Formats: sequence, C-alpha cells, structure tokens
Amino acid sequence: MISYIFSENISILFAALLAISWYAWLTKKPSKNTPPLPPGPRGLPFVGNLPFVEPDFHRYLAKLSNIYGPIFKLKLGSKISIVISSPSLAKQVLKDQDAICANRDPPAAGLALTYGGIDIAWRPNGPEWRELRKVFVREMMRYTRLDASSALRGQEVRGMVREVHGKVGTPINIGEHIFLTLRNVVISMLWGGTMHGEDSKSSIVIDQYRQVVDEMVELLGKPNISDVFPVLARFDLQGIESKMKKLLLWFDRIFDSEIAQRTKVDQVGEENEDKSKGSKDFLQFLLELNLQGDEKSSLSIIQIKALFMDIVIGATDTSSTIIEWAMAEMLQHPETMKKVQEELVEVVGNDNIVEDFHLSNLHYLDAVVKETFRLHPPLPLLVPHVPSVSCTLAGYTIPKGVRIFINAWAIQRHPEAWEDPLDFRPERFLLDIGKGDYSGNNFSYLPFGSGRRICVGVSLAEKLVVFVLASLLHSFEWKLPEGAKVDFSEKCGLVLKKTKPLVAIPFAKLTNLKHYN
Ligand code: HEM
Repeated sequence: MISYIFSENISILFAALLAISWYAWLTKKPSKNTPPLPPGPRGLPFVGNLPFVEPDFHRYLAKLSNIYGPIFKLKLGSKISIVISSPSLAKQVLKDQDAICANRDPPAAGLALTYGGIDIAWRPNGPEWRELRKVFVREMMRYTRLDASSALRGQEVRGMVREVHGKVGTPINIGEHIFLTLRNVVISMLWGGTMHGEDSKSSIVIDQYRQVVDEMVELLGKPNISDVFPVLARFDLQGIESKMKKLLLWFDRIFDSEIAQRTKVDQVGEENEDKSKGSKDFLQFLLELNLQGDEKSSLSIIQIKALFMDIVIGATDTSSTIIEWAMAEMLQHPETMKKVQEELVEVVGNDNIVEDFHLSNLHYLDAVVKETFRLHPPLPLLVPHVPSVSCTLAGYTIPKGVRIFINAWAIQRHPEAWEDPLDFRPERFLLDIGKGDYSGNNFSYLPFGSGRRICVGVSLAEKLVVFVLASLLHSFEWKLPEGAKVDFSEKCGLVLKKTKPLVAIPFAKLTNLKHYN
C-alpha cells in the first residue's frame, strides 16, 4: 500500500527526503531514567516502517503483535504509532489513563472534511469538545428524542421493503438498498424530509450522495504523506486535502440550502406544529441553540454543519456496512437466519410489520448483530487515541502526541477472550449478556470504542441496525443466486467493508400484500 504511494509520484519520495532534518530533530534520545519505548520492528532511516506496511492494515498489525506482543511501536514516516492488541492494555488506555489518552491527531483529510476539525470526532480533548459531546449525547441522542423520530425511521424502512418487494425473484445488491434507506433516515432526522431541490432529479442526487460519502470515507482511510510527514502537509502532495474540500462543498451547498430554507420559514412564523410540540428535527434544535446566544452551549452555523458531517459519515457508512456483513453471515449460516425469522414470527407476527417497540424483544437477532460486530467491527482500529502528555503503559514510555491504535478487530478475535473466536456463533451472547455490552465496559468487545471518546451514536446505531435487519428478514426469504458463494474478503480503509457487494435474491414472505405497500 505504502510502496504504491511512493511509486504513484516520484516527487513524493523526493519530498519525503526533505523531511530528514525534521526527522532528526524529532528523534531525540530519551534520558536514562525514562522507561524505554515499546518494542517493534526495525525500520529504515527516515521512512521508518512505511515501506513494509501491508494493505490490510488491521491484519498486518495483528501479525506484528504475534511477534512483538500486545504493545508495540511502529514508525510511520516521522511519526510513532503505538499498537495495542490485548483487552487488559486496551483497558489501561481507554479507562485507567482515559483522561490522558483522549486526545486526537486529526488526519489532513479529517480536518478538510470537518471545517478544520471543529466537529466532535477531531476536536482536541478540552472544554469545547466536552460541551459539544454533551449537547449531542444528552439532547440529540437521548431516548425520548430518538423515540420521537421513530415514525420517520419507520417510514423510510417501509419504503425499503416496498422497493425490495418490487424486485422479488431477482438478484439485488443488498448494500445499495440499505445505504439508500439509511441515507433517507439520516436526512429525515437532520432536517425532517428530502433535500430541497431534489425532486426534479432525485436519482442523480441519490447516486451522487452515495458516491460522495464513499469517496469521503475512502479518502479518510487513504494513507497520506501529509499525515506521516506533517512538515509536508502544506504541499498536499497526493491532493487528498483538496479532493476532500471539493467533496465537502457538495454537502456544504445542501446544508446551506436547508438552513436558509428553515430560517426563512421560521421568520415568517410558519413553524411546523410538530416542532412546537417537541419532536424537533436536529436542525431545528441546533438552530434554536444558535439563537439562544448562550456562550457555553450556543453553536455557530459552521459548527452545526460540522456536526452534520459527523452524523452523515457516522450513521450511514458504518451502519450500512455492518448490516451488509450481518446479511452475509446469515446467508452463509441459513440455520441462524431461520432462527431469526422464527423469532420475528413470534415477536412481530406474520400479519404485522416490524415497529420500533418490537426491537427490544428480538433477543436472538440482537445476538446475531453483536456477533457480527465482533467479527467485522466497522472501525477495526477505532479512531486513534492520542496522549496529551507522556505517560507509561505496561512499563513503556508512551510519548505525548503519538497515535495509539487499539486493534479492536484483533482483540475481538483473541483466543484468550473468546472461545472458538473465528466461529460465527451468536449464541455466545445469549449465554453471557454482559459480553456484548456496547458501552465499552468489556475490553474484549469494543465495536464502539470505550471511555470519553466512545461513539456518540451508539443508541441510534443500535436501533437502526436491528430495525433494518428485522424488516428485511421479516418481509423476505433470502437466497444466494444459483452457484454463488458469499465472499468474505475485506476492504480495509477507515471502515472495514466487504470487498465485493453482497448480491442475493429476495422472495416475498408475508401473505398479506398490504404490508408491502
Ligand atoms: C454501526 C454504527 C457505528 C459504529 C460501529 C461506530 C463506531 C465508532 C467508533 C469505534 C468510534 C471511535 C471510538 C473511540 O475513539 O474510542 C466512533 C466515534 C464516533 N462516532 Fe460512531 N459508530 C457508529 C455509528 C455512529 C452514528 C450513528 C453516529 C452519529 C449519529 C456516530 C458518530 C460518532 C462520532 C461523532 C464519533 C467521535 C466521538 C469522539 O471523538 O468524541 N457514530 N464511532
């Protein structure tokens, strides 16, 4: 992967050499009393281990941890990274030393995506980040607000069932339907409807939305010279930053148009009755905060847009990826799919549709989702944590500012933490409910991270994933096309996706056709 970058442009290699002096300055010898840095593979001068990095980064790191142990260092360009691959060390970073290790080192692409890193994901650990998180978690993700938007989610999911029903008996790309549904759910929750100006050319906008989000996520996961040699960042040698800025512009125009539309409506006093009753969409809620002018919790328009980017990226790509993996696992294990469908008949019934209130009773489906998160965590390395001061971990020095990768993918397959770790066995979560706790208290199970930086969208993600899967499996039987096999190869980037899209054939399952309309 990295060697590919260098061959991409000879000038990049030349530019990397310019970093020599910078590198030499950075690599000062530690004093005799400080504990050593963790062990790790020897690298080359200046570029460190960059030329040896393999394309599947999470698997490469897991392989190295078999040689160097559960904590090791890797030099990527001028930057040191620390890799953690055991539950007990993950606990030290994410709990015992959480206050120190909750900083970020935003990649150039991340900064470009979020108006300079003023969102939640890339903001440094400090009072402004805490306040933003508090507003998001307490106000936007609280259960009552999520319950209030359940009708919107239901509407979009039923739209998906209708669409799929139109294609029964033919092979469909499941991921495309899931992505489209989540995109509609997210937009409904953000500003309560379609995108303005969309109607006349909706299919173009829909196609572009997916393309833009896919490209954004790809750029976020792409190795970037600017991130490993920050001194070269200003040259944006691979053009990643400028590409991301162009993509952001696509969303920025939509955000501006929605905000302008809403402000206009509010000014002429046409406030939607529902909004005054409290079931406000996120935009309404954030604009009211903006108007409040309260120094502590007030948000500027640009901060609102940065938050929207967090939601767009956080809610669509990760959630659609895990749903696709879950469908892949169930097509590979038809006995599991059968059990889920039996549970759906018992809880929902054959003459009903899946509703929000059924979800908490779907225990077996919940276990299937948990097992899918274990084997296919959408963010296999979480988002790197960064210590704001130097600290000691397992007897090693962890310098301030290094990136700490928690290899959740490896931890969730660790033979000491999981029996038959490579088997897909949802039952393990039925027997031990605490094992599948999403709140980050079990350090051998971290699909949403843990500690201060734990994902802010856990409650929404949980609802969305179970709801979409329940609806797909309640309304349809699924079969692979004749002779086809499920392909489990992974495409590693920021989000761990399937390399090949999942194609399967839906068959109508419900006898009452009104449920498809
Ligand atoms: C299947 C769905 C999802 C998965 C697997 C997931 C996973 C994660 C993980 C692993 C992290 C990093 C935690 C860490 O650094 O320790 C994270 C952070 C984050 N997620 Fe999610 N996420 C999902 C859905 C969502 C949704 C629906 C939203 C928004 C509504 C969201 C917004 C965020 C934000 C803003 C952060 C940054 C938190 C911070 O740095 O303080 N995510 N997510």
